[in-house]
Amino acid sequence: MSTDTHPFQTEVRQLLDIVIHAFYSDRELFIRELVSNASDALEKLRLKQLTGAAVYEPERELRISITTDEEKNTLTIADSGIGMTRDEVVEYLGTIAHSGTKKFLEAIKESDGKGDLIGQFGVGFYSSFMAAKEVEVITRSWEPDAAPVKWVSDGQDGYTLSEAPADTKRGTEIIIHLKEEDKEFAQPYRVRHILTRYSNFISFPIDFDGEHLNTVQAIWAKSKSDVKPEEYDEFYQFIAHTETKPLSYMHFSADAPIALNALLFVPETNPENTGFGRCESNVSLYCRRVLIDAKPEGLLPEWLRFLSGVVDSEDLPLNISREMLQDSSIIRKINGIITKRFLKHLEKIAKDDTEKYAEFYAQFSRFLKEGIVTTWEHKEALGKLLRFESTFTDAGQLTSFEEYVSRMKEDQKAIYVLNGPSRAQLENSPYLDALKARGYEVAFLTDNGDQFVIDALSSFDGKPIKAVDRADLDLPEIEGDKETGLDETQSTGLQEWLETLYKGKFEKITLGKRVVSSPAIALQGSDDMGPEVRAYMKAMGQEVPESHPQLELNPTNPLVKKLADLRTDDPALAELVAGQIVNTALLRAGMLEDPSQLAANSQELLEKLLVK
Ligand SMILES: Nc1ncnc2c1ncn2[C@@H]1O[C@H](COP(=O)(O)OP(=O)(O)OP(=O)(O)O)[C@@H](O)[C@H]1O
Repeated sequence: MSTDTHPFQTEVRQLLDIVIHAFYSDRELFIRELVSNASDALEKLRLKQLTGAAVYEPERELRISITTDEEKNTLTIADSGIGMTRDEVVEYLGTIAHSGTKKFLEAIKESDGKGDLIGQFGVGFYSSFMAAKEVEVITRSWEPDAAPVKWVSDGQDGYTLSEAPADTKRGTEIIIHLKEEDKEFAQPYRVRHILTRYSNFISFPIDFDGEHLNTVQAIWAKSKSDVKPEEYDEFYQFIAHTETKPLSYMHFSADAPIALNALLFVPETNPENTGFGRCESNVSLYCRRVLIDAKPEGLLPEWLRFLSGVVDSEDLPLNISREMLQDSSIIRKINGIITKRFLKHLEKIAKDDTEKYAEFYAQFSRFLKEGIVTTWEHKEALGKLLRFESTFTDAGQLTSFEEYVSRMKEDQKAIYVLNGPSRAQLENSPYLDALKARGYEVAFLTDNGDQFVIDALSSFDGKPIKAVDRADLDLPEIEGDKETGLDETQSTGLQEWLETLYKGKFEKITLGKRVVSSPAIALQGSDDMGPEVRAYMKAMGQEVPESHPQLELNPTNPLVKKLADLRTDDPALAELVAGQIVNTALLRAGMLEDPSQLAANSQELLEKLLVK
C-alpha cells in the first residue's frame, strides 16, 4: 500500500497555524462543525438515492455514529454519507474551498484578535485541529467503483494519502487524536453534553457510544400535516423542560423573503406570575437543524419573551457569531416576519375560539399592552387584540375595539374609555352620565397601566380614543342641555364666587351640560397628566407637577341650586357645602391629593348644621 505525502496549499497552512496556536475558548464548536459536515454528507447521499443514482451499499442505513475512547484519547465521528473519492479528498481537505474560510483569512490579515475571528467565521473541518494533534480521515465515496482512501495530518505542513482497507464502508470516518490538554473531548459526559446542545435536531440518527441520542425530531422542519398534535405537546415539553401542555402553538414556514421554519409555543400560564420576575425568551435560532444561538438577541421583540420555540433559517451562515447576529439585518427581518405572523395567529384564535383567546388574554394581555407602549410598529394589530368590559357588556364579558366601533352611534366621533380600579367602581362614576345620556358606549379599563396603553394607542381604526374624565370631550348637544335650572345672574354669580373661593386651584370652573346625576365633577385639565401617570411618577420618586383640573358644576342638581342661594344667604355654610361638593368630585376623579381635607370639611359641616 503506497503512501503519498502532499503539502497543504499555502492558505491552508496559514489557516492551520492560526487554528492551532490561537487561544479560543469555544473549542467545543469543532464537534458541531464535524457533525454538521456528517449530516450534509448524509443529506447529499439521500439526494443521490432520490434521484435514482446507483450508490455503493444502497442498504446501508443513513446515520452518524460517534464514539469516545478515553484510553486512546480519541474522538471518532463517522457517517454513512456520500464519502469522498481520492480526488475529492485532495480538493476538499487540502485547499480552501468554502467562502467563510476565505473571508476568515482576509479578516485575519487585518486583525490581531485571532481567537475571536475563529468564532466569527467558523473554519469547518479544519477547526478539528484546535483540539487534535492528528486527524485521520477514512472515507469511501458513494460511487460504486471508487477506492477507499485514508488521509492523515498533524495540521503542520501537509498530509499523507494512502489506500484504506478494502472493507471500508461507504461514508466518512474522522478520528481525532486529541492533544493532552484537550482530553475532555474524549470524556463521554462532556461530548454527550455538546452533542445534545448543538446537534440534537440533526435529521439523521446520532449514535453516541452505542446510545441513540437525538430521539426528539426537528418537527419544525416537517410539514404541518405530518405532525400530530401530541408530537407538538411532546416537543414543547422537551424544549421548555416542563410537564404542562402549551396553551397554543404556531407552526409556519416561509420561502420569501427569507427561508424560514418557525415553531412557537405559548405556555399554559404566564411565567412572570410565578414571582421570579422577568422571564427570558426561550426561542433558539437554528440553521438547518443545527443550533446557532440558544438565546439570540433581537430575534423577537421583548414583549414576546414569554414564547418558547425554534426558528430555523437556512439563509443564516452556520458560523455566524453572536456579535454579528446582533446587528445583522437578517435577524431584524426575521423578527418582523415572525412578529407579524404571531399577531395573525392570535387574531385567528380570537376569531375562531373566543374561549381559548380569553384564557390567553387572562394570562398574557400585559405583554400585548407592553408591546403597544414600547414599540410603534405593530400598534394597530395589537390594538385589535385588546379586550375589555364596557357599559354595553355584562359583567365578566369582554369586547374588542372592533366590536365597539361597529356599535358606535352615527354622530359619535370618538371611542370613549374610563380608567379605574374595577368595573363596580366605574359603573357608578358620574363621568358616565353624559355618555349614557347620548347612548354612547364607554370601555372600562381596569388594569394597572391601562392609561399608558391608551395614551400610546391614541386611536383605533382612525377614531380617537378619549378618556371621559378629561376636559376635551366635545360632545354633541342633546335635548335637556339647555335646561340649567339657574338663571343667568345666578349662574354667573355662583361661578364667580367659586372662582374666587378656589383661586388658582382649577384651570376652569364651568356650569356644564355633561353631569346628569351628581352636583359636580372634576375633569383632568387639558395639560394635566392622568392620575395613574401621576401615581406612577410619584412611586418612581419623581417630582410631579401640580395639577389644574377643571370643575364642572351641574346647574340642574338641587344641591347646586341651593348653593346658588346660600352663597348670599349664609356664606359660611355655603363655603362648607361647596367644599363638600368640590372635594367629593376630586375624590371620585382620583385627584384629591389630601383626603383629610374632605374629612375636616365634613366634620365642620355636620357640626354647623347639627350642633350649633
Ligand atoms: N463527513 C464528510 N463527508 C463527505 N464530505 C465531507 C465531509 N466532511 C467534509 N467534507 C467535504 O469537505 C468539504 C470542506 O469541508 P469544510 O467543513 O471545511 O467546509 P464546508 O462544509 O464546505 O463549509 P461549512 O463547514 O461552512 O458548511 C465539504 O464541503 C465536503 O465536500
